[in-house]
Amino acid sequence: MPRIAYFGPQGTFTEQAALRFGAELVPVDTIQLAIASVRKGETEFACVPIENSVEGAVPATLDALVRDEPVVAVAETVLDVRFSVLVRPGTTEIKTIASHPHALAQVREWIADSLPGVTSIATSSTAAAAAAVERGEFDAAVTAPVAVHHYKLDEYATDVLDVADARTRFLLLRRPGSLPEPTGADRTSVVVTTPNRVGVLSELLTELALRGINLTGLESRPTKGKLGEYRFYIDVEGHIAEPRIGDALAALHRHSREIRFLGSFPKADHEPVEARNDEFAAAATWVDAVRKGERG
Ligand SMILES: O=C(O)C(=O)Cc1ccccc1
Repeated sequence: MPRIAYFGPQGTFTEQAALRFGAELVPVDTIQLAIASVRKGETEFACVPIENSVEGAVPATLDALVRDEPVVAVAETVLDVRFSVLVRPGTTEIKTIASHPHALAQVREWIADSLPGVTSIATSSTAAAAAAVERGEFDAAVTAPVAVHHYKLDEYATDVLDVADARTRFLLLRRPGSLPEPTGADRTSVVVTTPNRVGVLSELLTELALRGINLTGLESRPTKGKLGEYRFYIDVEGHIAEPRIGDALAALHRHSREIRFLGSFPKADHEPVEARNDEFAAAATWVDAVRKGERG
């Protein structure tokens, strides 16, 4: 059975996401370690959070995707997230509350209203916070609902969330290999490093717009080199096997100093993508015929 290294420990939202892919799950303590497990061949897959609807992209994932050998996404899944606040049995006073930064950010108002004066502490994951509370390091943890079944803690509060319908997207990553078949409802992700010149980002985006390609995500992250130098993570609707997507990625390659393909895979919502590949296929056929002297 294939194995998935997931951002753990047991009881994280990422574990809930990984369970959907039906494989043997291996918890690891950081996003970087989960992806490294794939790069080292210890597990075939890794499951990590990539973005959420309140706090945006997960920086640790973006950075880990461009470090070392390439990995590609072959699937995604989206979880509706609601949080629990867990405490040790018998807790009467909460002075410290811990969790993953993206969890703390999604319950910031609840904490201010319900636990005024409490100190919030960032931990590597929501479940790491639960384990730390169990060890007596903090008074409370903001966790996934399932965490209460993994740690000797009680529910102080449940269904905690500042913004209704918050959702987090997770990727299933693998070493590069055969791509998932196009489904007509796909997403393609790339990350590009551009030369530092005026208008270069608009050149990239124009290459997509000219081909009628829908941009679904754009994030920038410092290259950790020169101040002001960024990588751009670009998500579009479509599959690299489609002529217009392949055409557009070739154009991005021409405009970029570096480019890394991060995957073409079915979107979690399975919403069909308005494809205009027939125009590109017809154009390629015409160019091919002209090159062969068959057409004027
Ligand atoms: O720490 C976790 O449980 C994770 O899986 C990362 C995360 C944190 C907050 C919201 C969604 C996912």
